[in-house]
Amino acid sequence: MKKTIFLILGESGSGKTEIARELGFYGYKAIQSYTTRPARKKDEYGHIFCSDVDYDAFREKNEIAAYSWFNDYHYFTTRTQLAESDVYVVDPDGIEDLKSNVKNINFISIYLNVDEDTRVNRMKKRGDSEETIMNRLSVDQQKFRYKQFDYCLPNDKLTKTIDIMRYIFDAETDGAYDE
Ligand SMILES: Nc1ncnc2c1ncn2[C@@H]1O[C@H](COP(=O)(O)OP(=O)(O)OP(=O)(O)O)[C@@H](O)[C@H]1O
Repeated sequence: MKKTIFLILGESGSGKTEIARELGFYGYKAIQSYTTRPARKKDEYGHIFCSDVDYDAFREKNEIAAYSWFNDYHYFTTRTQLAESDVYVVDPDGIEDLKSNVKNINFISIYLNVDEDTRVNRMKKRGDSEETIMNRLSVDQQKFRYKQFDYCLPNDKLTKTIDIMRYIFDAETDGAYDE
């Protein structure tokens, strides 16, 4: 049986990072993708911060399974990381890349459907500037213009979202609900 990885998608402020971290407490390992951008703060969660030299070394070994270039920095995930993980926070554009680069893994996409007002409020509370928020909203509009995912979930109450996700993971991997 193929290994399954759950892809978490959603606009900025929808709660992807928070959910990936929370799922870690239930034993689901989330990928922290590599980036050459400098960390915004000490111990920033969500990425492994590396140099351009590291990036070149991974590329030469054909280790890079998913890649994006954003604001002049490399963002990528390695084949080893995929083999060792259960959950991956990714952009919609990354899905097709993953599916065509990595044939030995089954990818299931879960979109967090959170309305714009809520996302803006969460970003404000998180400390994002007006300018950052406006920028995220317009980039997201483009990124999420086609919404075709395997599952679509609200993320209003965090504990509820986590419960539903665990249920989906269980059903998709164990066949716990098969006849
Ligand atoms: N269900 C929820 N209820 C209330 N607050 C939430 C919920 N989920 C996430 N948050 C909070 O909303 C903020 C945004 O969440 P998070 O940073 O996880 O979003 P994100 O989708 O990863 O955003 P980005 O794409 O910008 O990195 C965080 O401060 C987080 O703690």
